[in-house]
Amino acid sequence: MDVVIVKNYIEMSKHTAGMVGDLIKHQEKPILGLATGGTPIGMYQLLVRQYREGLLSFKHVRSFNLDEYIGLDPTHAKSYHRYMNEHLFLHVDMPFHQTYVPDGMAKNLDKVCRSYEKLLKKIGPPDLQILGIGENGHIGFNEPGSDFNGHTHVIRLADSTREANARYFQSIDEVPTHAITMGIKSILRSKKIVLMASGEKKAAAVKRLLEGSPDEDFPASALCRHPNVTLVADEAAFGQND
Ligand SMILES: N[C@@H]1[C@@H](O)[C@H](O)[C@@H](COP(=O)(O)O)O[C@@H]1O
Repeated sequence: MDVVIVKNYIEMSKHTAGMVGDLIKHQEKPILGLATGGTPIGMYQLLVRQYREGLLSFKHVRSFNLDEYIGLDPTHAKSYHRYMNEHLFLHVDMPFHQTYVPDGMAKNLDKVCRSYEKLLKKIGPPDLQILGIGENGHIGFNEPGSDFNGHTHVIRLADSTREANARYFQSIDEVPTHAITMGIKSILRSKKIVLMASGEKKAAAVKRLLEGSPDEDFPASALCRHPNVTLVADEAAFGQND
């Protein structure tokens, strides 16, 4: 795993936006794997800025999002559909039909998972997968104990994840209990993976990731099995706080 240590959140955002921008500029029909959460917001802002400045076009980009909460309508303020619209899709020239986010409102969720996996195989895999990391080591919403051979599936969110994500909702009671997530195997099919981490809350997870060998109790450790992973962490996430 390549490790890039940067000063702070802004530098992490710049570095990863640079990697995404390079791919978009140099590849004819790039496929991106996209993440949500607080971590990639700055990166999306920089990509939108580059688009506005005429430096980047998303016309030929296709994207797959990692996950979506079950039971949140795409217009719900905290759904990942809405997040993606607000932070990227509505601000760039990426045709909406080229963006894929799992449907957490579907009646038949198993069918949604199967179709998403099929689509990923047909169109994908992503040339570049962006990942954040949960404090408990989750990637996407693959919680501790998730099968490293897992495909897109429904998952019950760990209490620790619901507690951590409660900061984005009015209260923990509003945080959905379940989500659809690309599985670890689906994620590992990506050609290149960039894991972003910022802030001291992520330091323990980053430390374990760098020390560890693959262990299903710590989902991010599956990344050790991928030949092309770059961790972009700021000093706080790397445990270098002064
Ligand atoms: N499902 C998302 C992940 O894709 C994200 O990487 C992680 C960290 O979130 P944050 O960046 O807000 O710390 O948890 C969320 O629950």
